[in-house]
Amino acid sequence: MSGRAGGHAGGHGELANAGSEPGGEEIVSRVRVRNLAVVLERRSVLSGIDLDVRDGDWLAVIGANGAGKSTLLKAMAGVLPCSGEVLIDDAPVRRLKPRDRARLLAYAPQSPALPVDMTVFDYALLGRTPYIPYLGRESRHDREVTASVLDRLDLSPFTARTLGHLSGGERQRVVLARALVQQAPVLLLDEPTTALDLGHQQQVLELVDRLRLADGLTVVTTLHDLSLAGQYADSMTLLSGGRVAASGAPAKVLTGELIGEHFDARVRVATGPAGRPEVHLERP
Ligand SMILES: Nc1ncnc2c1ncn2[C@@H]1O[C@H](COP(=O)(O)OP(=O)(O)OP(=O)(O)O)[C@@H](O)[C@H]1O
Repeated sequence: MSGRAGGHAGGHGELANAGSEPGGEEIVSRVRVRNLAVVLERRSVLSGIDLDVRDGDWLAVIGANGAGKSTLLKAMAGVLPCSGEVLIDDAPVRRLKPRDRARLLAYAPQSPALPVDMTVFDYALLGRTPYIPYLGRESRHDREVTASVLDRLDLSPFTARTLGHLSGGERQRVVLARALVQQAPVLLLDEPTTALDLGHQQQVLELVDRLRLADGLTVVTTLHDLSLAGQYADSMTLLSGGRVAASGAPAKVLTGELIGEHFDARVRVATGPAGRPEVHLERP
């Protein structure tokens, strides 16, 4: 994929808030969440969430079913009302106009409602909306970026197919394609691999990682597969009951004790290549 469109999203530097906060790691954080809380149907679903994601890092949000992972990503994406702050560089996400927000962050929901009669190409092309002038048409560059992302996700044979005629895994890749076509410097992916076979899981995560390294993307994903999370993430946040139960390097968060306590599972944690933790289920 070529560099980001429009030159707005310069990756490192251009929008960075270096020096804007006195001292500490916040200086290099691209995404900051402060005291975030979400109430749904009068029930507190998230509270007191603080997160920092450094520029170019990959944060994996993990936790048991119902812990609040998807809710956190929605709140970070600005599509769910919340209290507290979500800042990208120094910009509060909630106060950005949708077009400006879409140039700064791309969000791929877990299972969005899809327009079944729309073609794969036209749906992915929607990711270019923030770059298309009002009342204007997409440019050749917009179509080239879209075709390139579809190709990298093995979706070229499906470009003319309507979304209603895709398998679950193909649909999931199309949703990811739309987010990547957006070429935003911050990528929020909710369970990007659940419907994918092993090969496509690897393809998708490797592609995201390559884009992260090449273009300096900052990535936040929820992931149920803890070993995969441990292999790709620079840091992890474990949610439990809508609060942060642990956060830090994968080896610090993926311990038998924390997993036993918060997932009610018996596991063995081994040390894999590059010292990254691998989580194996053990029969009780
Ligand atoms: N619209 C809603 N109204 C009320 N409660 C909701 C709503 N959406 C989610 N919840 C509740 O909020 C909690 C967190 O849900 P969320 O989808 O964020 O969990 P999750 O960690 O992503 O779970 P999973 O691993 O099962 O996808 C759950 O208890 C869920 O039932």
